[in-house]
Formats: sequence, C-alpha cells, structure tokens
Amino acid sequence: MESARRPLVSQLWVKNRRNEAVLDPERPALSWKELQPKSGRGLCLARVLHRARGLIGRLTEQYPSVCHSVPISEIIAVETEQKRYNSDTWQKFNHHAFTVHYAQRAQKHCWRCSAVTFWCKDEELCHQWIQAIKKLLELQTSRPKHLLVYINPYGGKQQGKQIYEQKVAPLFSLASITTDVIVTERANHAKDDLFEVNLEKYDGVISVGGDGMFSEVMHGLIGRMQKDSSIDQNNPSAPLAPCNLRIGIIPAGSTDCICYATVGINDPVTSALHIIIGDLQHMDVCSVHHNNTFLKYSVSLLGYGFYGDVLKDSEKNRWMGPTRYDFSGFKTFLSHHYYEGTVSFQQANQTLGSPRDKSTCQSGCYICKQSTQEVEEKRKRHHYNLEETEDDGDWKVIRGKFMAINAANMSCACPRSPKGLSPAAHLAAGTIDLILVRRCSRLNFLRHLVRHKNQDDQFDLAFVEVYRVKTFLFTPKHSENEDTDNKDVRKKHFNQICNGNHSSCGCNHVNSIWNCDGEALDHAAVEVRVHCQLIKLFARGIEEDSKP
Ligand SMILES: Nc1ncnc2c1ncn2[C@@H]1O[C@H](COP(=O)(O)OP(=O)(O)OP(=O)(O)O)[C@@H](O)[C@H]1O
Ligand SMILES: CCCCCCCCCCCCC/C=C/[C@@H](O)[C@H](CO)NC(C)=O
Ligand SMILES: [Ca+2]
Repeated sequence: MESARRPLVSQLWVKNRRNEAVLDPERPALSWKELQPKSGRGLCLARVLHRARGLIGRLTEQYPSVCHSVPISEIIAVETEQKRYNSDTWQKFNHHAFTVHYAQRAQKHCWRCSAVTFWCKDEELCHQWIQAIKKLLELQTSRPKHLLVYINPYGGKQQGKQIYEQKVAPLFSLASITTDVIVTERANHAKDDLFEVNLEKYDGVISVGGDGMFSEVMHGLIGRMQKDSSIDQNNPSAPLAPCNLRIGIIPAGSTDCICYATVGINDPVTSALHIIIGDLQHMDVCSVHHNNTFLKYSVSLLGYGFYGDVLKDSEKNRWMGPTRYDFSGFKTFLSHHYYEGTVSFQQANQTLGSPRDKSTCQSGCYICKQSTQEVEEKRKRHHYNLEETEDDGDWKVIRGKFMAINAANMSCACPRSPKGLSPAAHLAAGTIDLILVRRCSRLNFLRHLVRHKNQDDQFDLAFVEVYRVKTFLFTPKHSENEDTDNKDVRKKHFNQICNGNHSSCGCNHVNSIWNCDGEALDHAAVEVRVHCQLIKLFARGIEEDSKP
C-alpha cells in the first residue's frame, strides 16, 4: 500500500534523449525532464545532438532543461507503443516503449491532444510504468465510460456528422469510452428518445449540434427527470428535480453560445477533451410559462424585440446556415421596431454580484460556489418538507417602449460577441441578467450593438438598464388574446398607413416574439424563473490562466 503512494522515478528516453521521468501519486502528476548525457552512455545520435545543441548553446545562451508536467487528471490514455518509429530506435530499445496521450492547452482556451513516447531499457520497466499510470487513471472516477450521443446532421453548416466521426469519435475510442450514437432524423427526435431510453446505463449525454440541439437534449433530460419524479412542469413555482447525467456539447451549430460561454471556445476537439477528463460545470436553467402552462426552458438568451425579430426572420433563411443571423440582424436593425409592455421583476440579493461587475464568472467562481451550498441546503429542506426562507427583495415594475428585452442566463459569449450580451453573468449563481433597451434612435441602438463587439460597456448608455433578477414577468401592451376578428379589421384599415411604430396599425409588429435559445415561443406574455444549478455539463467554465 505504502509503495503505491511513493513516486515512481526512472530514466526513460524521450526522442532519443535521456530523461528523468517521475510519476507522483501524491501530486498527482507525470513529469519528465531531460538529463545531461554522460559520456560513453546513451545513444550515439543523442550524443551528437547534445554536442550540437551545446555548441549552439555556447554561441547563444545556455539552453534550460525544460521540465514537462501533466496532471493525471489531464491524461487521456496510456498505450504500449506499436511499431511506428524508425527501426533504429525500435531496435535499440528492444521494442519497449509506451505513449502517454494528454490534453494540452494550445491557444486561448483551445485544447489539443498531445502525445509523448517514453522508451525503456527493459520490458519489465515498461510494463511497470504502464500499469502505474493505468492505476492512477482508474482513480479518476468522474470520467465517463459509456455515452449516449445525438448528432443533428442539419445544424450550422451541416457538418455535425463529419465533425463527430473525424474529430471526436477517435478521441473517445482512444480514451476507451464506448458510445451509442443516434443521428437524428427530425426535430425533437433526441428529445422524444430521452423520454423512453434506459438512462441508467449512461454516464452522460452528448449533443452534437448548436444551441437548438443542446436545448432539445436538455428538454428531454429535464422533462424525463420531472416525469420520473412526478413533478408537474406546468406549475411555475414547483421546485424542479435536478438532472444527474452530465451533458456534453460538441459544437456544430450556428451560434454555439452555450459551448463558447462554458468552455471559452467553440472547438469540437477541446470539448471532446473536457468530456473525456470528466469535467463538471453546474448550470442554471430558466423556466418559461404562460398562464400556468409550461412553454420552454432557456439557458442562454431569452430575447424579445430585436433578438425575437432576428430569429423570426432568420428561420425563413435556414438554408443560409450561420450567415442567416447576420443577414436578418441587418434587416431587423434597419426596420427599427419597438414594442410596448410591462416588465415586473424581483432583484436578486446583492451577494450574488451585479451585471455591472468588472470581474467575470470563471472556473471555480466563488459566487457560483456559494450558490452550490445554498441550493444543496434548499433541496434538503424541501426533501424534509421544511419551510422555505426566501429573502428576495420587492417587485419592481417598469412600463415602457422597448427596442429589446433580453434575459441572459449566462454571458452568451460567442464568436459574434466574444464578451457576450452580459459579460458578468454567472453560469450557476441562480440569477439572470435582465437587460432593458428602451426606445431610442437608430444611431443609439447601433452604438449599443457595436459595444457587444468592442471593449466599451454596452450598459453605459442612458437608454439601457440592467438588473440581476431571479424571476420576471412580461406583459405586452397589446393583449395576445384579443379577438382575432377585431385584429383583422384593424389590419385591413391601417396596413396602408402604418407609420412604423405599429401601435395602432395592427400589423404583425404590434408584438414581437421571444427568442428562447434560438427557438421561437408561442406567446409574448411570459413568467420566467431561474432554477439554480438544475443541470450539469462536461465543462469547467472559463479558465483564467489559459495560454494567450
Ligand atoms: N434531423 C433533423 N432534422 C431537422 N431538424 C433537426 C434535426 N435534428 C435536430 N433538429 C432541430 O434543428 C434545430 C437547429 O439545430 P442546431 O441548434 O443544431 O443548429 P443551428 O440552429 O444552426 O445552431 P445554433 O442553435 O447554435 O444557432 C434544433 O431546434 C433541432 O431541434
Ligand atoms: C453592427 C454590429 C452589430 C454587432 C452585433 C453583435 C451582437 C451579437 C450578439 C450575439 C448574441 C447571441 C446570443 C445567443 C443567442 C442564442 O441563444 C441563439 C441561438 O443560437 N442565437 C441567436 C443569434 O439568436
Ligand atoms: Ca445564470
């Protein structure tokens, strides 16, 4: 037992150079460092190379001997080396080598799978190293072994299947992860399937596609949990049962903001590596109801007005792929509609930060950690039927004319806006940032939009307000339940003289629609509440010290 905790230290060769390799179960990490070759020892080639480097070193500066270190948690696999090296090296070491595959940070937030081959003098040493690494990998209990994968072949640029087969499946197989793969044949295929399938045999569900595909998988999982726990999703105040299965996202959509805002990049290989090493990121989910009827869940953006209109227009141009959003965004900007209604909300406790904070939610965020404890206590109290102690503030009511009403459950960072709609929003604090953009000139609205792309503060404008809330209601000025005949009559009389503000003409722009994670909602009047840490992802949030 004692020996299992002691570091394994050996001289192994890496690329014909003698290295000291250390496998330390206490840290736990694998590290290796080149040793200065002793005369008469080692490979001839190594000596020649060493002398050449020494000469260059003297001519320039002494080269430092770099120590490489890989945490065990970031090792993907260890394999006995197959014969793929030149026969000289192969012969010299009598075929004894092993390769360690590990996740390496490349550019900002981007990870790649790297490999290092260690050559050993004898078979026993080689075997000892492979077994020792395998043993430490077995202790990584949060890693998935069996996954259920749904691929949307039509998301984004319609590359989902190729991306999965070429970039992700080989990594899963290297990490000995087995999969059941379903290529969807229609919208809602994945969601419906998740209500039927035996989930017990899986360690996670993977969505290959965009935000809409993720939303489908999430609806399937949350819906299934509530069904199995006999919770009525139509009750807006019902505490929902959390999902234990983690969801992984392989980005292959048009916006991919859920992936981007939880990993820092929309890169399939990076996401696959986070899944393999078994990362965990809790995430809040908003429920959206209309008249005590459940409509949808949202994790990224719930947008009325500008983003609702962009979605409505872009759905007609799905064939354009991701460009449809730019095209419709431009058209919607030119049309410059505003909408009247009332927003009522309850502000969140100040300990949960402010949308104007300069610091952002990152890996290990202390505000989200604080919410983890609270949510656990709340679930316990609920389990034992103990009374709730809510300390939420008063309701605030704002009536007005809005260009956009955006509820951001996360930063909504994406390639189009790398800091996102609400840069300081948290992934798992149990809050949403409610952004109200009041009626303003075209030029002012453009100033607001442009600030999503640069370093300027998009909230520092007189017509923009932002609040951190836990729940909100929206009621459009023009009732949705208005008599249809009346609407038709108004349309007939006023359509020709519509002046653009649409409050009296009865044309389609009286009300906007809600864009819910890229899907349209059927009603404008909604009740929204956030469910703290309802789901889990294979991600770790945004890392601060990622390579520049
Ligand atoms: N086989 C299929 N045929 C048609 N639609 C599908 C199929 N599988 C899934 N869908 C639907 O396609 C919609 C859009 O998919 P997805 O989110 O993957 O791409 P996107 O809209 O291009 O990207 P993003 O949501 O990131 O903007 C989802 O709402 C999903 O329900
Ligand atoms: C003239 C410059 C204009 C720049 C405007 C930049 C604003 C981009 C902000 C994008 C935010 C996207 C929020 C994410 C929403 C997703 O839920 C959804 C589905 O993928 N995507 C869209 C575009 O609705
Ligand atoms: Ca949130």
